[in-house]
Amino acid sequence: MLNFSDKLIEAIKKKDSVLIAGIDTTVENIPDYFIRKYYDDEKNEIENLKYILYEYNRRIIDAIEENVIGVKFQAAFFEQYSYYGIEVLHKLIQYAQSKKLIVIFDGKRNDISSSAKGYSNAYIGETALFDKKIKFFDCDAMTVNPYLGEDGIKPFVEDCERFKKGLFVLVKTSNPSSKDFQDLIVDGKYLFEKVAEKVHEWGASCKGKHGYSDIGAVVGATQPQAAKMIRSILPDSFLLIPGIGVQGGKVEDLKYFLDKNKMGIIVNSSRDIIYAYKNHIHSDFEKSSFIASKNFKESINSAIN
Ligand SMILES: O=c1ccn([C@@H]2O[C@H](COP(=O)(O)O)[C@@H](O)[C@H]2O)c(=O)[nH]1
Repeated sequence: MLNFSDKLIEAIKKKDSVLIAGIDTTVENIPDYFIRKYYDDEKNEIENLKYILYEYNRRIIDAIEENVIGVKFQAAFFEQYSYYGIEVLHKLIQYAQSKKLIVIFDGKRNDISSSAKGYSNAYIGETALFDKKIKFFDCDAMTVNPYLGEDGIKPFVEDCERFKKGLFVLVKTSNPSSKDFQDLIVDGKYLFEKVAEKVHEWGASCKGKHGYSDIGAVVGATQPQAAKMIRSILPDSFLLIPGIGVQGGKVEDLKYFLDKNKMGIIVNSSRDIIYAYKNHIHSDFEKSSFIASKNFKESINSAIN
C-alpha cells in the first residue's frame, strides 16, 4: 500500500494537476432548476434532502474528476443536516473512492488523546466493534487543529503510520483573524512557526518513498509571506492551500508555497467550483463546474511550472 504522500505524487503526475475540489454544498445554493426537477412532493423534506444533496455533489464529482486529484469534504456542510447529512457524506466519500480520487476529510478535529483517537478511528483508522475492526470512513487524509498540543495529535499520527494515511495540521489559516493567535510571538517566533516546527517533528516517522512526509500543513493562499517561512521549516511536507479565489488568495502567489523541487502543494477551491454555474459560465451546472475546474487547473499549472 502506498503512503499518502506517494499517492498524492502519483495522482499529481497522472492528472497533471494539484487541484482539490472542496465539496461545501448547501441546499440553498443548488440551482433552482435542479431542485424543481428532483424535488418529489410525495416524499418528505429529509428524503428530498438526501437525494438532492447526494445527486448534486455526485454529478459535480463526475463533471470535474479529470481536472482534480481529489475532493475535500468540509464536515460542517454535512453536519448542518444532522445525521442525514452525515449519511450523504458517507455515500459521497464512497463514490469519490470508487472514482479513485483522493479523499480529504476537513473536520479540523482534535481533543484530549482518548477522544482524538475516536476521531482518528472514524476517519483514517479503524474502530473496534465486537470482534471486528471497521474502517468506517477510510479517508486518505484529514485536517486537525493543533491547539491541544502533542497528545491530541499523536493518535492521528500513529494511524497515519499504521494505515499510510495523511494529516494536514492547521499552521497558518486563510481567514483574516488567523493573526489573533497564530501571529503571536512566542520565544521570539510566530506561533505558527512553532506549530510548523512540531509538524516537522511529527512527520519524521511517516515518510514515503519519494521522501515526502505524510504529515502536512494547512497554509492559506492568502498568507504568501507566512508560506515562505513555513516552507523553510517544512521542506518535505505537503501544504494544503485553501483560500484561493473568493477569499482573496492569488494563483500568482502559489510560487511562495512550493518546495525546492517546485512541488509539495495541493490547492483547494470550493465555492468557485461547486457553484461555478452562478458565474454564468454555462447554462448547465456540470459544464460550468467542469470549465471552472479546468481553468483553475491550467492557471495553477502555469503559475507554478
Ligand atoms: O485556513 C483554512 C482552512 C480551511 N479552509 C476551508 O477550505 C474551504 C475554502 O472554501 P472556498 O469556497 O474555496 O473559499 C472551506 O471548506 C474552508 O472551511 C479555509 O478556507 N481556510
